[in-house]
Amino acid sequence: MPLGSSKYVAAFDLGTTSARVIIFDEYGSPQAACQRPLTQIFPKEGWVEQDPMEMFRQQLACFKGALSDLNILPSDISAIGITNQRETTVVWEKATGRPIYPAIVWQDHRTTEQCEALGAHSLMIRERTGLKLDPYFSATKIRWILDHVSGARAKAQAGELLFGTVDSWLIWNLTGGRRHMTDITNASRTLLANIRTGRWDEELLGMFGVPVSMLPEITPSCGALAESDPEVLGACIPISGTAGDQQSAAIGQACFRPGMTKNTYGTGGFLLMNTGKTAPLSDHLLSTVGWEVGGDRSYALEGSVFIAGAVVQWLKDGLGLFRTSAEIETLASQVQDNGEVYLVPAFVGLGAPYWDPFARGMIIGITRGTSRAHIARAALESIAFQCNEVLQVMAADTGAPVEELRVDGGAAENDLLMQFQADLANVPVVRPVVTETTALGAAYLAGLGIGLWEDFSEIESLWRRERIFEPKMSQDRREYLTKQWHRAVARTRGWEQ
Ligand SMILES: Nc1ncnc2c1ncn2[C@@H]1O[C@H](COP(=O)(O)OP(=O)(O)O)[C@@H](O)[C@H]1O
Ligand SMILES: O=P(O)(O)OC[C@H](O)CO
Repeated sequence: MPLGSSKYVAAFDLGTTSARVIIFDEYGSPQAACQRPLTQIFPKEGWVEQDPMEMFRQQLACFKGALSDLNILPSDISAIGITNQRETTVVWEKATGRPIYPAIVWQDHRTTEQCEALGAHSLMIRERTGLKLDPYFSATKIRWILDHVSGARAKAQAGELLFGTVDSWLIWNLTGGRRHMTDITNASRTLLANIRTGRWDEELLGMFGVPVSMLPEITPSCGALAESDPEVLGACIPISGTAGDQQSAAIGQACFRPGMTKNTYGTGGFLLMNTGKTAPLSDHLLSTVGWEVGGDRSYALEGSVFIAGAVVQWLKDGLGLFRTSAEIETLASQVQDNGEVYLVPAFVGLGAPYWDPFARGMIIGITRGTSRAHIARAALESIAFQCNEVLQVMAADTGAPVEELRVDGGAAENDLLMQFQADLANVPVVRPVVTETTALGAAYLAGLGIGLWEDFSEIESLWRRERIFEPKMSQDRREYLTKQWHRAVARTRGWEQ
C-alpha cells in the first residue's frame, strides 16, 4: 500500500431519497455511515424537484456524522468517491454559486411535449447518445430552465450560468467553486454527449438549445480529478473517483466481465448488463457508459424502471399502510399470493421497456376479499414484474441469458421480493454482504484513483456473497403471472393522453 497510516476512503452518495456518506477501509468494509433524508417536492402533476442547497447541506452533515462515528478527522480520509442520482439537473450562477431554479429531478416529466416535438430526430439521438428521447434525461430539463426562468437564456449565452448533474454540483461546492466537471458516466445520461467519442456533441447542443459554455468538463471515472477545499471539508482531500449511482453499483457488485448483470432496487429499479467494449443499440433499452478507468471505456445495457422502492414509499407515506418500508414484508407475508390483484406503479409513466410517459398507475383485480396485505403484496410483486420484463428483453437483445442477477439497494433487503424475483425470472438472485454497493463502487473508484487498490481483479477478490435465492416456481405459474401482468400493464398505457 503506497499510503501512510490513513487507508480510509469516503464515498459521498447523493441519491434521490437521501444523502449518505460511508467510510470504507482498505478491504472495502464499511466502517462508518451517516444518512440524511432529502425532501422531494411535487409542485404539479408530473413535476419532481429538490433543493440543491439542501442536497449539499445534507451531504456535508453526513460527512461530519460519519467522521465523528469513527472518531477520526477529515485529514484521515485518503480519498473521496462521488456517486449520485443521475440526470437530475441543476443550473447555477458561475459568480455566486446560487442555483437559479430548484433541481429538476430525473423522474420529472414536464418536458414530455418538448421530447415529442423532436421525435423526428430520435434515431439520430439514439445512435449518438445510446438513449431514448425521453423527459427522463437532462437536456430538455436544461432547456426548460433556460426557457422559463426570467433572464436565464441571456445569462447562459453570456457564459454566466453553469449546468451540472448532481455530481458536478457536489464537486463544484466541495472544491469551493474551483472545479466544474462531470465524469463520462454522468455525461452519458444528459442526451448531450456522444457515447462513442466521449465528448459533448455540438449538433445535439444546438438541437436542445444548450450553450456549450454551461457544460462541465468530461473526465474519466477515476484519477486525480479534483481536491476538496479545506475551508469546506476541513482538509484538502483528493476526489479521485466519480460515477453515476447505477454504474457505481455495477462496480460495487464487481460486474467486470461482459454478461454480468446487477439490479439496484432503490427509488427506481436499474438493471445494468456489462457489454464490454461495445455499445449495442436496443429498441427498448439504453446503451450507457459503464465506466472509464485506466484509459479503457466499458459500456452497459441498461433498463431503467422508474418506480421500484418508491411504490413502497407511496404505500407508507401516501396511504399510511405501514410505518417503515421493512414492514411491507410482514404485511405482504400475511397472504399466500396476490389474490389476483395487480398494481402497476406507472406513477410517472413507464420506463423500460415501454417508455410511455402517458401511462398512469393502476390497481386492478380488487374484490370484496381484497385486503391491505394483498395490496402490499401486489406492490412488492410489481417491482419484480417490471424488472423481469427488462431482464427478458436484455437476454433477447444480447442473445445471452442472464446467468445470475446480483442485487442491491434498499428494497433488496426484502427477502419476499428477492425470492419472487428469482421465481419470476427463473434466475438465481444473489445478494452480497455489502448491499451499499453504490457507495462501495464510488469508494473503489476513488481507491483505484489513488492506488489504494491496483486494479479490478483486486477489487473482484473483495466481493462477498451473503445469500442466494434460487428459483422455485413452476413454469406454468410463472407464465400465468406474467400473462396477467401484461394484461394489467396494457390497461395503463396512454392513459394521460
Ligand atoms: N425492506 C424493504 N422492502 C421494500 N422496500 C424497501 C425496504 N427498505 C427500503 N425500501 C425502499 O427502498 C428505497 C430506498 O432505497 P435506497 O437504495 O436507499 O434508494 P435511493 O438510493 O433511491 O434513495 C425506498 O423507496 C424504500 O421504500
Ligand atoms: O436515486 P436512485 O438510487 O434511485 O437512482 C436514481 C437514478 O440514478 C436515476 O437514473
